[in-house]
Amino acid sequence: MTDLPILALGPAFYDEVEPAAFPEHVLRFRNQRWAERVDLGALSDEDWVRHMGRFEPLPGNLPRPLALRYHGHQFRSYNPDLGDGRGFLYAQVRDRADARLLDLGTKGSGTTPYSRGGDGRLTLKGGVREVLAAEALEARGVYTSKAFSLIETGESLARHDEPSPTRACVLVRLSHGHIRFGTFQRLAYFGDEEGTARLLAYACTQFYPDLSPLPPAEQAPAFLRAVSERSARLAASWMAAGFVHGVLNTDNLSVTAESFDYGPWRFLPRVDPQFTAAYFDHTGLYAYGRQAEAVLWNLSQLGGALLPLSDEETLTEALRGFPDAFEDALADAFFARLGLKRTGPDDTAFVQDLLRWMRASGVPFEGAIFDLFCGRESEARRRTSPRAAAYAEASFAPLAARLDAYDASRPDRLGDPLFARPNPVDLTIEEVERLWDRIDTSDDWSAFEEKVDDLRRFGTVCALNPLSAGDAHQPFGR
Ligand SMILES: Nc1ncnc2c1ncn2[C@@H]1O[C@H](COP(=O)(O)OP(=O)(O)OP(=O)(O)O)[C@@H](O)[C@H]1O
Repeated sequence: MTDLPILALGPAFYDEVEPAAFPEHVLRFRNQRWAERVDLGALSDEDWVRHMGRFEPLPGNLPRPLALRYHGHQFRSYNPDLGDGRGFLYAQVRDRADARLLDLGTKGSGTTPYSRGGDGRLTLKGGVREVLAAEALEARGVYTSKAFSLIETGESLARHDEPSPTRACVLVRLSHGHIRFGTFQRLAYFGDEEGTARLLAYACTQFYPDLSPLPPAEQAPAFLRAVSERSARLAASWMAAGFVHGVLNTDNLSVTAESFDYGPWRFLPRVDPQFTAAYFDHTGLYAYGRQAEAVLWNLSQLGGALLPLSDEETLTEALRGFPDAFEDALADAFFARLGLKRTGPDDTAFVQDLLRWMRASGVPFEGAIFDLFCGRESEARRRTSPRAAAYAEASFAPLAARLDAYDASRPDRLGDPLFARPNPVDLTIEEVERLWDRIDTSDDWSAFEEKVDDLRRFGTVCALNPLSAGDAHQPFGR
């Protein structure tokens, strides 16, 4: 058991905690596809609830849950009072496809030393929203954590941002690690050089094994460069998914550059760089068009936390490639979503022009991606689309010519009945509210379940998600 990687990292990184005892456990969502990938697919529903709701240890896994310690910049202000305040690391498992070390972490599982007076709970609406966001992002090819389990707990909660009292749940999330940028920041805050070196060794061994053999002085900048490259791809994939995360604080960014923590997220209705998701983001710091900038700012904080192991110039240099990596990843991500083959450096300009046109025309974001899928192969669909007027505008003609010059990467996909529908599989805020309303007012989960199925179907047809594309690390690999 002590060979579980997190235990080998040592007790200075976490606190052992007790899960809450809930009055009820009603299983609402079980992610069977990913359960199979981590060898938990054979659990009966009863055993599932014992583990994912009562948190009885998984055989041979963590004997007690661990609340992980971290700090973070929230809206650019440093907060040393963070840490898992309503969650913990429950277990570490392996992806049977590629042996990645994955964490089962919770949200809403009770108070911890980091709860700061909070109740340690998650509202059911918050849990439902996290499931929907993770499923939609996975379907659109974003490297994301998975919502693994959602269990309603029979409690009622008071919240200032939801009608109260409201129903409660406990969520289990499957993540490629829970080492946040803020996990490193906390060590820097305490001047813990030995701890920083230890955490870096853990992160390299588990997530960047190619960097493990490097001497420490070279490892820190190489790690920062690698995190930066992957984070550039993540930011680009959010853009191509039309996703606004909403709260890009350093405690919400992982060193594996896996997207996670779905609170006030939204999918864009239309391209608008200033579109914000969180009602409390008064300055638009985390607006759609500022997400790459936010990620880079956070990377520079991660760099600052690595200073004890390197020097400022070298670490700054490690981040210099971010803007180019982001531009290139943006082209990869949009071309993948559009089902087109990239040809060269002009691809980036094409994506920028496409975004400019989408903004000016006001065409719905997901509708346009759907209508333009596979470029010229979709010309007839474009003409009969509910959004056909946008493509008939003169301003679209020069873009259409460039679009139609690209070859389709997956034209066979157009034969799927999904592409005979007039509208895409979208997830607007209005729809999320409608799905929640059915659950809230009549405990009717059918629309939510149908939506999850539809999102998965879309993901499989477009072949952008790891389960259908077969490569979890490079969802936009060329
Ligand atoms: N109801 C609550 N009770 C206790 N702590 C809370 C509660 N809500 C949020 N927190 C804590 O506030 C901080 C910021 O919250 P945030 O919503 O970003 O994290 P989270 O969604 O709870 O967890 P994660 O980042 O793992 O998704 C975290 O330290 C979190 O644990």
